[in-house]
Amino acid sequence: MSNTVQNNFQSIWNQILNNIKDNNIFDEPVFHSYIKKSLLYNVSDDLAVIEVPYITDKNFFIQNIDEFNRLLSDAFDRDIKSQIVLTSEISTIKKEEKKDFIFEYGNKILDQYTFDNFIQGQSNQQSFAAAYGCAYSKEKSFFNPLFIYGNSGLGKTHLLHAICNYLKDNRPEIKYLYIDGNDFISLIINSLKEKNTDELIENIIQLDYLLIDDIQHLAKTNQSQELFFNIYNKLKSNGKQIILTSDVYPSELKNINDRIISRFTSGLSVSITSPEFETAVSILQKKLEGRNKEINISEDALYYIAHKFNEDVRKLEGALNELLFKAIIYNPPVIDEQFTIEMFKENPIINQNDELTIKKIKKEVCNYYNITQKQIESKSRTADIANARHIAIYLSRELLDTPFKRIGSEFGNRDHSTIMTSYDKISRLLKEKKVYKDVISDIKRRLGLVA
Ligand SMILES: Nc1ncnc2c1ncn2[C@@H]1O[C@H](COP(=O)(O)OP(=O)(O)OP(=O)(O)O)[C@@H](O)[C@H]1O
Repeated sequence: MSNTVQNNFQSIWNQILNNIKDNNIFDEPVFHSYIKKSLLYNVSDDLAVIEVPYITDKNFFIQNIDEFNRLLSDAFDRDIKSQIVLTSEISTIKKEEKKDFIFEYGNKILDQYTFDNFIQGQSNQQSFAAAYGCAYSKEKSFFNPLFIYGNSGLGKTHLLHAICNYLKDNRPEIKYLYIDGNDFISLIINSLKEKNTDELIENIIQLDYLLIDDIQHLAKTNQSQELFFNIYNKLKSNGKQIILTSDVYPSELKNINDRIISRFTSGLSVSITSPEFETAVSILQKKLEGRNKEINISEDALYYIAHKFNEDVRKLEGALNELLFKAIIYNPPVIDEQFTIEMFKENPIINQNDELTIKKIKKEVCNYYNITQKQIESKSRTADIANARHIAIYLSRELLDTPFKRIGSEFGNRDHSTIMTSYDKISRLLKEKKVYKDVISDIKRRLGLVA
């Protein structure tokens, strides 16, 4: 309980004490002997905890409990019952409260984010399997840590909540904490302020699962990184499961200590990328499940949205909601492709999608190779990433005739000779290996350039 909350209770209690004194509710000597030294320790819902120093005071309060219940109920304007505790008993209550203080910051789990509601496709299959495996496996340290990375709105939070919902329903004995990266920092900063970091560590290492969403926020403070490092090592060496998400691959995290990053890469890192067309359609169908009586929407309309808004699932859901809302206003007999096109005519996302750009090429190549935008622009020389980068560079030149210098600035500020080398490399491989021809055709098809 915070000091501010406790001060508020005490000021209400002081008013009650004044009331007792001013209105002679109890005789003056009785007030001085038994009541004056009491404190209001806590009030939650319908229970007030009154703290008294001596057993004689406690007995007095118990004998007159109805009167105190009445005074408290009047003051809080609701029915309140009181519990009388000795000061010596308060430390036990405090210990129990402290056990749970980490949960004030986390475990705000949404019931609807489950594994059942999560649509799988090539773009998220690995992440789904790893998340499910972590929830399901009773083996200690299944993949430890599990690190899920990908752009915003692709289902990372959904998977972490799904793990917690699974644990809650199937393994109730498991203690877990799901916490957003920013809240985790607040928890750490508060513990540093209140000088109870030992207790914080003590509490967290009691957990079986620690799930931190958007761990990239850790970059904000060095102190948090120190403490996190400490907690991480303790959990890991005790075989506790750690699951983290971020918008980038661990080694691309900025302003995070190298020794932390190297630990992140020591488990399993899996990516989530934009849903491919079929997955996007399935997600839309899932969102409409059970509503086919009230909503008459054609497959073509869903295909149109899936094609135009599949950059991230949040946008996809947003587009569907917008369309359904417009259908309420205009009330068409059926929400078909024509109606949908008309409703999104002015939408900037669609207009942006219609025109071929380097950004769009990068996005399709990333989806094809299951890597993130940050990876394709990064300095990484990992074979898959470098190959994807060469192909995206080749297509940017070939399809848009973009100057090499300009392409360089779109790919992590590389100089024009590096870009020329990439372009030449793919031009040569296209002549030598059929597989490159197939890859380029596939990506062009995804870009809507060939039938
Ligand atoms: N494969 C999927 N199946 C069903 N719903 C999904 C899927 N992927 C994402 N969603 C939905 O998309 C929305 C955004 O997902 P979520 O919040 O998990 O994204 P995120 O990757 O955590 O984004 P951010 O990094 O911005 O926090 C949620 O409503 C989620 O339920």
